[in-house]
Amino acid sequence: MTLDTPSKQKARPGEVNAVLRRILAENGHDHRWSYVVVIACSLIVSGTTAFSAWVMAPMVNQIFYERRGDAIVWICAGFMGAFLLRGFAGYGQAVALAKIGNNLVARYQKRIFDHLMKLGVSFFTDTRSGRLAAQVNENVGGIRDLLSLTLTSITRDAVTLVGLVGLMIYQDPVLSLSSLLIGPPLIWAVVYITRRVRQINRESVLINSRLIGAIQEATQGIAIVKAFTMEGELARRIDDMADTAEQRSNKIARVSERLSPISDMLAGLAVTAVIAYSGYRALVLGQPPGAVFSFITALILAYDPARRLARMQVGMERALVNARMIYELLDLEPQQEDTPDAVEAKITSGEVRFNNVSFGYSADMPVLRNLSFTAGAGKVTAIVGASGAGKSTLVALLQRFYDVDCGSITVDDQDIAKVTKQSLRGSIAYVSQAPYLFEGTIRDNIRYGRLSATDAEIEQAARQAAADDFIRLQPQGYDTPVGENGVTLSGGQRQRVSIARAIVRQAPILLLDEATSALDNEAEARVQEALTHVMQGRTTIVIAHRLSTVVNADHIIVLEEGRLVEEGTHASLMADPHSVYARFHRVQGKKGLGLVDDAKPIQTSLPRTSAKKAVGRNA
Ligand SMILES: Nc1ncnc2c1ncn2[C@@H]1O[C@H](COP(=O)(O)OP(=O)(O)OP(=O)(O)O)[C@@H](O)[C@H]1O
Repeated sequence: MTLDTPSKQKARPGEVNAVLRRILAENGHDHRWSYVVVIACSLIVSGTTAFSAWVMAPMVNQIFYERRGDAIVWICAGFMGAFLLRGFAGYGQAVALAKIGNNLVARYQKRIFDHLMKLGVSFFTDTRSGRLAAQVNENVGGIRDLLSLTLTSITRDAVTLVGLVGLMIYQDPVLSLSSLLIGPPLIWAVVYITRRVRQINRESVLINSRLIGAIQEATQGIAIVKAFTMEGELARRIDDMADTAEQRSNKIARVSERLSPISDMLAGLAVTAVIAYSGYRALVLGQPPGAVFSFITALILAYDPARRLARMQVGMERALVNARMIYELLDLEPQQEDTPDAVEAKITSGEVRFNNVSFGYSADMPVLRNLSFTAGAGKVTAIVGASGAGKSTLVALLQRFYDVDCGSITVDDQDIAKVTKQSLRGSIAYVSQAPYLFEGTIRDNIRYGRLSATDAEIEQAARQAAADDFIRLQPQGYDTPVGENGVTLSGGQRQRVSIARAIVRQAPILLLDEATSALDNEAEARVQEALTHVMQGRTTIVIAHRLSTVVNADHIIVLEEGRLVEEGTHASLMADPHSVYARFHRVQGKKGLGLVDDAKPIQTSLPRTSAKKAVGRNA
């Protein structure tokens, strides 16, 4: 499931109510006092609006018709008081609504982040991060709008409208009936327009998030963009997306704004009819004009809330699309959930066993096939294999980023599917090929290995990872903020920080994806030294790219197209000159051993024995 899929699904009748009920059920309780303020203020706004229309009747009759001077004082005081009260109530209502809205945004942002953290790795491989962030941003606003639109329109506009219509009926039932005739065509127009807008809204959200995501990706990969002079091509793509987004927005505006001329025309008709009929009654039948003035004022004042209520339907459609997309995300079931009877893993020595494991990212593309091996406790097991052989997949399965299709993986004889993920991963330290550094200081980044680590432990780990020297040379030492993904550090420095993070974790199992990036010899040697240190006494599974790692490993696993084809030590595998390993060693090994120091990468060294299909992201 990805969020990028355009959905033709239409809102079911009553869905607005269902979504609203869910938002209120999930958040309403905590905002109840704010709702009370909003409702009280809205009632005041409505009451004072109806009062200002009602007061037109005594004003015209008593001041202008009966010429009573004493009426001026109370009518003016009443007007002034009503407007003052309305001003303060409007302010209170707006602030309370904003408070609820802002709190909702913050709540959903937190909820979504918590939920994202629970989703399986596969969700993130299927969903582009930039788009996801843009969608979340746009859609969370939708939830706020849905609630504030409803609250504002129902409490203020609907109540105001009811007050004004009540006044109109009180002043003149016949005129009221004729002016209310515009209701049915207005409702028809609203229904027609909301249906049209609904179809375009989701597309618009998707296009906008694609656009923002593309801009984000282009800026993240700016070095490659510039190196390959891709600026023009990317700008062309962004232009296309921006044009499409503009067209969609224009279409939404064209459709939703149709409501304005329709409602203006209908209101014009109603007011014209009322003026003509009431003029006739005043001139021909000699009726006092007060009630008619009051009626017309109420009618004119009713126009705005009525129009807003009609427009609210259109606005709610958009907000509903946003809210639905948020709930689609929140309702995604986390994968690799702990089983109900999952227990805490008790991992001491950290012996890892793969028992006949088969796995594929999709049913028709097996990646690992009947894989069985043991990574001995406290020993170094090196995995070698051509690109796409399944090395990273094996490491991902051990961390339970995915569940195996067949077979089992055990750590200290405990099936990893039956223990809590938290306790399993807490026993594993992972150093990836491309170390990721997070927003924060160098110290923070090392501490992510174990949040309870003291400053002394962090510095000790950095020393063991040969990172202490360069960290102290940074402008603020350990407290130097790292740039986005550590851009202010060199590749080797980033690796050593991530090794320090792994050391601080004090985990019995170490998973290591050796870097293939070319580091200079000195940096390479320092990273190597740090790794040697971190491997000591731990069960280490290393995706080996350096010959020195392979040669010195206690056990070597040779993978070919997801199958274990050979295993043993360097010496035992080399004993058979026809082994895949020996062939690899002959073809590429000499280069590594003879021409450069033996710490050089051997990423593509294992010859492929058969043509492979495209290997996706690894191709
Ligand atoms: N998230 C994914 N979704 C679908 N297929 C994937 C995914 N990750 C990897 N694959 C496929 O699984 C196969 C094994 O990939 P894997 O990354 O495990 O290989 P590898 O041996 O680590 O390669 P490399 O040394 O190049 O990193 C490849 O064919 C790859 O295309």
